[in-house]
Amino acid sequence: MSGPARKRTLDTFFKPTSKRTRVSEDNGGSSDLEISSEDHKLEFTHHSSYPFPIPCFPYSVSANFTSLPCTVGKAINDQADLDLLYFQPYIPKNLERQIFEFLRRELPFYRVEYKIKRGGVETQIRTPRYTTVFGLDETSRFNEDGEIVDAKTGKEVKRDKDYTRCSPRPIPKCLDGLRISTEAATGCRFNFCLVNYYASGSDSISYHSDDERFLEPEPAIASFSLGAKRDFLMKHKPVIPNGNAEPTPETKPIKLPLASGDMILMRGKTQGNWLHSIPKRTGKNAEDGGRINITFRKAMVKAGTENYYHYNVGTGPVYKWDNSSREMKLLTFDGRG
Ligand SMILES: O=C(O)CCC(=O)C(=O)O
Ligand SMILES: [Fe+2]
Repeated sequence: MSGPARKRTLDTFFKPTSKRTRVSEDNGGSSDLEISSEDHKLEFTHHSSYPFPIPCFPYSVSANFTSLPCTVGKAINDQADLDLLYFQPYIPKNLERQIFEFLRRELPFYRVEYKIKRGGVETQIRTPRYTTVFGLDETSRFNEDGEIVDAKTGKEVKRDKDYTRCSPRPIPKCLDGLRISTEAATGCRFNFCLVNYYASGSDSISYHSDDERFLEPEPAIASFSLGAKRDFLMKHKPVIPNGNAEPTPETKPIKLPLASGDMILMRGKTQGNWLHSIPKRTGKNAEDGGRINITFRKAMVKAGTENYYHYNVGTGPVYKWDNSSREMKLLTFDGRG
């Protein structure tokens, strides 16, 4: 379903019949202005790796990006190895709702399954949420034609040699605006954008840390919340007593009820020493209308690109939001779900 030949077919199907004028090209995803019969102006990001073109925000939304964040970030660093910057919120009321509904409606999502081997036993894991990912590690970039080239030399990178297991996707304009704003607000650089959609309280992410070996040593990760409020839990990793080293001071777990528009930057020693999770919600809290999480990260090497696509796009079918049934629908070849 996600092979390049298949995508081209879908892309062709989705190509609008309206008049198209090229207006800009950046970040490897070409951007066209499409004028519909009603003379509504819609811009899209196109790329051969996308299952369908991804629209840009209407001007009424994107014009607000220059005034973000709408509050000052508050440092939370009162415990050992903890370094957070909490924007409560980063995106103001109403704008967060428009962004949530737009991204849920317009992005391709996946329900990734993969195998893990523990103690010689292979287990099939089903990711308990919808995921999608865009970006390319520091060794490469997309040129203006959307091709992957070496970041230093600008020479074409051979996909069959260097990115054998994935088709990297440029960050579409609708997410790139937020990435640029986040870089300005935090002083950090990001080349990857991961998106989670938690359709209900049954979707979750278990305790983990994002200190993957393909990131920088003390990675900064910016994490946005949109839609339903969900608890973000953090706890210190178990401390292994080390003979003559100073004992780590006692720490207590943290619960942040992340609301729509909030952003939390995790930086410094946080990923190396703390775990985080979004637990399931049950009972009357389960049908919460859905939540989107966006994280921006910086992958340094090609293995990072391969890893992120493997776990967030995978090889399964594409899902797209269906506004009439108000749920994610499997996308079939004609795009009608
Ligand atoms: O949904 C969230 O707030 C957390 C997501 C997360 O931890 C991750 O994608 O690594
Ligand atoms: Fe995480």
